[in-house]
Amino acid sequence: MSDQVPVCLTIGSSDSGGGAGVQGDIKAYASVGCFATTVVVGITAQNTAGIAGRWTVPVPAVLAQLDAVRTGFPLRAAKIGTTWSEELLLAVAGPLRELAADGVPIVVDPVMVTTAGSWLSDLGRTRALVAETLFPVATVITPNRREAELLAGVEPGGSSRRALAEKLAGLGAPAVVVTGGPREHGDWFFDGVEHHHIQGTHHDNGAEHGAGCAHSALVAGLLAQGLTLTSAVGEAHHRAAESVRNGHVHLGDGPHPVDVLGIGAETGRFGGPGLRFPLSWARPLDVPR
Ligand SMILES: Nc1ncnc2c1ncn2[C@@H]1O[C@H](COP(=O)(O)OP(=O)(O)O)[C@@H](O)[C@H]1O
Ligand SMILES: Cc1ncc(COP(=O)(O)O)c(N)n1
Repeated sequence: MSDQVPVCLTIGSSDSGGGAGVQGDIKAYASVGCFATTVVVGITAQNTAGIAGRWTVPVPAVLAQLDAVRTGFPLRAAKIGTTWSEELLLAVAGPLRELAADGVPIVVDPVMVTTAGSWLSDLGRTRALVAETLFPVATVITPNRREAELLAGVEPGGSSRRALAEKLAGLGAPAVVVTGGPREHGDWFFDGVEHHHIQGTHHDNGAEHGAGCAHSALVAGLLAQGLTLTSAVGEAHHRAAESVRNGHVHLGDGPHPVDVLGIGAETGRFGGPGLRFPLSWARPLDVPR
C-alpha cells in the first residue's frame, strides 16, 4: 500500500438518510484509508422506509463537478452508482472514457432498485445504454441478482449467477461480481476467464441499507490502495458483510443502515475498540490547544 492517501471519486446520488448513495460511499472510502471526492448526479428525499422524492442534477452541473474533481485531484479509482437517465449516461460517458484511458480503475455499480424497493433508474433504453456506455470503461461491474437479470434481459430467478455473469461479460463487462442475496450467500466473481465463489456468512439482522453502495466503493478504494481485483472483491465482500453485521439496527423501520466504519461496534474489525465516541474524549474549553 502507498504511504499517500489515495483519492477516490464517487459519481452517485445523495441519500438524505445517510446510509447509501454518496454519503455511504464517503464512509466506505474512509474505512479503507481513501480520501473521497464526489460528483452528485441526483438527490433523493429518502429514509430507511423508501424514497419520497428524487431530482436529477442538471447535466452542466454534473460535468462541472467532474471537471473540478479531475483537474484538482490525482484520482486513483472511481465508482459510479445511480445513473438515472439516458441524458446523464451520455454526458458522463466521455469523461469516464478519458479516466479509464488514464489507467484509473472504474467500478460500475448499476444501481436500479434500492433495498427498500424504490426505483433509481428510468429503464427503457437506459438498460441497453448502461451496457453500451459503462461496460467498456469498467474494470468490474457489481450488480446484485436483480440488476444482473435486468441488464442481461432474462426472467427473474431462471439463471445461475455463473450464467448471469457470463451473459454480462458477453455484453462487454470485463469482470463481473454478482452480489449475494437472502438465498445465495457470498458473492459470485467472474474475472473474464475464471469463476470464483466468494463464500461468506449471511447476517439476518435486516441492516442492509447501503450494503451495495459500500461494497462497490470498497472495491474501488481497495483497488486504489493497490490490491489486485481478485483480492479487492474478496476483501470488499468481507467488509460489506461486516458492515451489515455491525449495522445500525436501532435506526429506522425499513432496512436499517449498514455501519461500514464500525462506529457502533463494540469492537473494531481488527479486534480493538470500534470508533464509538465516548464523551470523556471531549476536551474541556479551558484546555489550551
Ligand atoms: N445480510 C447480509 N449478510 C452478509 N453479507 C451481505 C448481506 N447483505 C449484503 N451482503 C453483502 O454486501 C455486499 C452488497 O450486496 P447487496 O446487498 O447484494 O448489494 P445491493 O445493495 O446492490 O443489493 C455483497 O458483498 C453482499 O454479499
Ligand atoms: C441515493 C441512493 N443510491 C443508492 C441506493 C441503493 O442502496 P441500497 O440498495 O443499499 O438501498 C440508495 N438507496 N440511494
